[in-house]
Amino acid sequence: MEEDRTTGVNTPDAEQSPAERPALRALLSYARPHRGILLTVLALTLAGSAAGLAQPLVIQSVLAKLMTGEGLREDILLLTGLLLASIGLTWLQSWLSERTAERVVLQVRRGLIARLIRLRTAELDRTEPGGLTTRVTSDSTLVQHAATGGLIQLVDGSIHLLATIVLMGIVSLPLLGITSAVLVVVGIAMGVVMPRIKRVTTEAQTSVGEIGAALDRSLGAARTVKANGGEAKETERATEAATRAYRAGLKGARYHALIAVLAGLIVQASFLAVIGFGGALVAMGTLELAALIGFLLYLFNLGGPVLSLVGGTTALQQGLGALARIEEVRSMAAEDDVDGTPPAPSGPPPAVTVDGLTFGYEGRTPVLHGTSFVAPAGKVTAIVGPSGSGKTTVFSLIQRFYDTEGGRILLDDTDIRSLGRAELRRRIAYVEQDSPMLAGTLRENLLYSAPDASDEAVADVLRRTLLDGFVASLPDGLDTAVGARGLALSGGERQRLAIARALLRRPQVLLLDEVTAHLDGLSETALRRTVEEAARNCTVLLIAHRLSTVTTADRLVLFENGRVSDHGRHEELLERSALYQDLTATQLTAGPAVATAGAH
Ligand SMILES: Nc1ncnc2c1ncn2[C@@H]1O[C@H](COP(=O)(O)OP(=O)(O)OP(=O)(O)O)[C@@H](O)[C@H]1O
Repeated sequence: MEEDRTTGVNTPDAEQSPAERPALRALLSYARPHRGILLTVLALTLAGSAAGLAQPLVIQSVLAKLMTGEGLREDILLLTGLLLASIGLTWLQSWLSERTAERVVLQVRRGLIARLIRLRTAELDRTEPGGLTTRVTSDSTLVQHAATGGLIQLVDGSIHLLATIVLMGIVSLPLLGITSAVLVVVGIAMGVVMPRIKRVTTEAQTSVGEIGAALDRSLGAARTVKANGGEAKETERATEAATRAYRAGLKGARYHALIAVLAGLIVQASFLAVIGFGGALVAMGTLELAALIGFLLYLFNLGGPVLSLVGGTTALQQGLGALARIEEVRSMAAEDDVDGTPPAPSGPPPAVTVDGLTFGYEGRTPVLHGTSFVAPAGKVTAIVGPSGSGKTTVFSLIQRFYDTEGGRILLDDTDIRSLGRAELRRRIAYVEQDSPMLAGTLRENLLYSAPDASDEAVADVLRRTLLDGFVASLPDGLDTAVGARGLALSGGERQRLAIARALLRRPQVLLLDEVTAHLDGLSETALRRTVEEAARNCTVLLIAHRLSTVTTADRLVLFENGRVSDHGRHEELLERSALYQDLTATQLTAGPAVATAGAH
């Protein structure tokens, strides 16, 4: 077990990349840290059960004394004491057990959250976020009771059942023989039903995950869905998953009902058999009436342990089903070298050397084929090239969102693989193509990775990104909410805010992916100047679709089908590269609308 560095919580193997573990072992690993308290709960449960079990013996003695006319004072006191002890112990064990269950679920959730947030980009590419989040929300709840209450119920039920059977044997062996025959038949039937509960639980939880994934897809692209009249299609998609969850739930309900009937049957059938057979023995004079009554009381007591066993096994099967899904996440590859601390103070800007990169996304044809170029320190290097030529992919590799297959990337002379991902990313600021924001306020977004930035620094960066007037016009200023994914902002405001956020970090390397696509001419010119200014303190790489951006860049790198086909200044490329001439004539335009359309 490891101490999670960001949450400070013990999560079993949270930072490792465990191979898939058998669900039962995983369940025990969640229960293990709480073994002390669980053993206490078990001891309390057993003591409570013993207090309950002793009652029929005392009652039997009371009945016998009533017949002989002996004094009852001691027995009544003992009976009252047993009753009070039984109530007190039940309360205490129930509270401790529930509290531990809550702790287990917190532990499961913390481990899962820490892992999900650090999942490698390639894992995130092939999974749907909605399906992943249900592992944290609903699956973990099922583990909660399996790891604590379920295990305790099982142990308690077994011991209680065994003790009841022994005591029944002491009272009357023939009657116990009758009861055991019923127990065996019903026990076999339960053994058949129980494993099926685990299967339907997994089915139901998978479908719940699919509902989450379907809703995530629809709500994440709500405007596209509305604009394309996709409401019915999206509703159907999520409803189908809900219906599958319903069907699996129904199957589960059928099994639960069957189990409840079987549990009841044990007591009912044994009761009838014991009354018939025991009545005959009393009539024959081979069994005392008090013994028959005592035995019947134990028989009624049998309901408790049987229900405990049934409840415990059901919770365990459900928990194991859910755990199998949770273990899937724990076996996905995560980035284990990120610590989430804010960037350290900036150092001198490094030259970025991309040297012979080869790379392909999983299951796709290779994107980069020996890409090489140098972005000089403290200069603006613009990358241009047709759509899909691998420009954004190079940015992803510079930040180690993916690892290269061949070649290397250097910051000055340091191979980025020798820096941890955290250290590498601390040196870099990245503004993505669509500048997504995190739900929250403008301030939170701005200070996201520079929490200690001073008010003056914030005011300065707002001025430089032409956001000062916009922020001043808002009644709540920087405390205005940006909406989910920043949709309450215009595309241009989002882009300027993303640039402001990046500049506040004072990075050594600034990666800008098409960040002026949504800006009008005036804002674009101002932002370009801001970026040029920033280049005095950092190395800027920008993917450009605007002629105005590339003409002023210190250096241009021309991408073609995952290779660098040329580099130099605008005028040089214009003179010698047919592809560049073509690009300037078609894609690299002056107007934002055409630039955006041409880019994508
Ligand atoms: N996560 C991904 N998984 C699989 N394939 C991807 C992924 N991201 C990009 N690709 C593919 O890799 C190729 C290069 O994409 P990339 O985004 O690097 O191109 P680009 O030059 O930046 O294009 P654009 O100018 O249109 O943004 C494309 O064919 C794209 O479909």
